[in-house]
This record gives sequence, structure tokens and C-alpha cells, in this order.
Amino acid sequence: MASHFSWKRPELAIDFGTANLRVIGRDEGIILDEPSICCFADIDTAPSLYAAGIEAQAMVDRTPGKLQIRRPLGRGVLQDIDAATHLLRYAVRKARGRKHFRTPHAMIGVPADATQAERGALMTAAHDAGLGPVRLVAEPFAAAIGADLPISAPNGTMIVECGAGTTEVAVLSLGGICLTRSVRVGGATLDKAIADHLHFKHKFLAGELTSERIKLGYGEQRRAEAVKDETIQVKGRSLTTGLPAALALPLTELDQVAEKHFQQIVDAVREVLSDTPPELSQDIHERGIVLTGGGATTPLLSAMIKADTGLAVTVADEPARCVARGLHRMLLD
Ligand SMILES: Nc1ncnc2c1ncn2[C@@H]1O[C@H](COP(=O)(O)OP(=O)(O)OP(=O)(O)O)[C@@H](O)[C@H]1O
Repeated sequence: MASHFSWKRPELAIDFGTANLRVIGRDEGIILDEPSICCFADIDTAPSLYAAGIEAQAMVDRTPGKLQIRRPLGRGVLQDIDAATHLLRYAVRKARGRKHFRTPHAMIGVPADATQAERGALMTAAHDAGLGPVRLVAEPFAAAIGADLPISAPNGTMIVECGAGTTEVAVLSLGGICLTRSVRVGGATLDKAIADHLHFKHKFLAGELTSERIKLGYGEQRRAEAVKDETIQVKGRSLTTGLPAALALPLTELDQVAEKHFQQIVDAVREVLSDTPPELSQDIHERGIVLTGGGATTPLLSAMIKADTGLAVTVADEPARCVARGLHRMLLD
């Protein structure tokens, strides 16, 4: 039987990430999944939204002077309230269609350690975008639900949510977060580390999208059973000649870049483990660690956590969608 208070239940949930924004409907599940990017026009006079989401993604590193790409989130938290408001308005309208006029009650995912100021800024952006009462939900909590972890049981579960701008390590038990730690590193900072490596070691300039493609290709080749090629072909601009150029980048160089980057995540896991009370520690020892988030599938990350902690490490199904799946289940509760 429907509760008398069911009208108060949020009807929409939003996984508002540094790289991707997902809108989830109570009845529909994930309705929209697009990059968290806006492109503004008339930036010197009266900036107005020119494109958002998928359309804006195609414009990254290709805009003329009159247009400007803006990312609402940086390293997991809101950095541009105006862009966030525009993107949320765009996403909610696109997801629901124009036929809905009522202000939707919503849940939005935030990093577990977001400050009051960051939470306040997100609430302001959501309100200005036309969302109704908003409840904020800790992302590792939603990710654990989306990964089917038994978080309500009186047992400790450890999750590492590997996003684009932030990686959150959390221990959950009895339906709540017992410990958490975030590091402001993720898929996007690895892209930047790859671009910096190309710049300094090879005097080669690659754009943001190219660096991400290199990372994805690297992960794919490292996951492959039989390695086909020990290099990745990269296109960009040579800083030596100033001309468009191609480069065969050895996978071993990418191993080194990724290893240095992932070490910060491994250190965070170790710190959380060393602060975990013994009973919960014992549970984690038995159950291992579960990785979620878009960055979870790179084999080197699992291998490094496993080697450092001696614990079993598994990657959740469709890891990038765990937060969205968890939010959906919370909408249905
Ligand atoms: N197969 C893959 N291998 C490695 N990285 C991947 C893969 N697929 C996606 N990614 C990376 O995952 C990141 C996006 O993950 P996700 O959608 O979980 O992040 P987000 O929620 O936007 O970020 P955050 O939670 O930090 O705000 C991107 O950096 C993307 O390049």
C-alpha cells in the first residue's frame, strides 16, 4: 500500500559527477547519461548556454575564441555554480521532457567528505535549476547499494569508488558509513598525468580527449589476454616541429605513469584499513574490497591494492553505473 507520505519521496535522482551526469527516474531507471560539460557563447558580454552534455563534449579543445567550455565540477566538487545550474536545468528538462511543470523532489549524490560550503553551493545550483526539495546522498553509500553489497548487515564492507575527479574509500556497516577518506585523484587526473608525460618526455602535445582515449586504450590492452601491441598510437602536435605528428607510446611508460597515480589511492586504502576497528577489519579480511566507478576497471589498480593489502579485490558489475543504480534503488525504497 502506498504511504500517505509517498508524495514526499523524491521522484528523480542525479549522479552529478566530475565527468558524467546521470539522471535517474523512479519508474524509468537511468534516463540520461551525458558528460558534465557546458559550452557558453558571448563570454565577454552576456554568457549564454550554447551547448551542454554530449554536444558540448564534442567541442572540447576545438572551440573558437567566442565560445568557452566550462565544467561545473572539478575534483569531485562544485567549482562553477552557474555552469552547474545550466547543466542541471538542461539535464532535467531533457530527461523528463517539457511536459512536466511540477518542481521535482530530488536526491543528488555528493562526495562523503563534501564540506558544508560545497553542499550549500550544490543546493543553490539545484534550486536555481528548478529542482524542488533536494536530499544529498553520500556517493560511496549509493555505490555500495548499486554494487549489491550487504550494507545493512552488521558486517564491515569496504568500497573504493573510483570517479573522474575523486576517489573515495569507505567502510560501511549497519546501513551507514563508518569511515571514509577521499583523495582528489581519479580518471581525469590520470588523463592529465598522461598529457604531462607526453609533454615533458616526448615534447608532444595531446588534448584532453586524446589523453582519455590513450588511457582507455591502455586499460583495454592491459586487460587483453594476449597483448597485440606493446605500444599505443597517439596523434597530436610535436612541440619540436610545431606540426601535427604521431607517436608510438610504449605501454610500459603508461604503466609507470599509472602506477605513480594509483599509489595515492593505495595509500588512502591503507590509511582507512589502519583506522578500522578490529571487528570490521576482520569482516573486510574475509570479504575483500570492492571497486566501483568508471576508473575501477584498470587492471593495475586492482593489482596494486591487492599487492599492498593482501586482500581480495573485485570490480563491481558495470562499475561506472553503481552510484546511479544505488540511487535508483533508494528512490524505490
Ligand atoms: N574502461 C575504463 N577504463 C579506465 N577508465 C575509465 C573506463 N571507463 C571510464 N573511465 C574513466 O572513468 C571516469 C568517469 O567515471 P565516473 O563516471 O564514475 O566519474 P564521475 O562520477 O563523473 O566522477 P566523480 O565521482 O569523481 O565526480 C573518467 O575519467 C573515464 O575516463
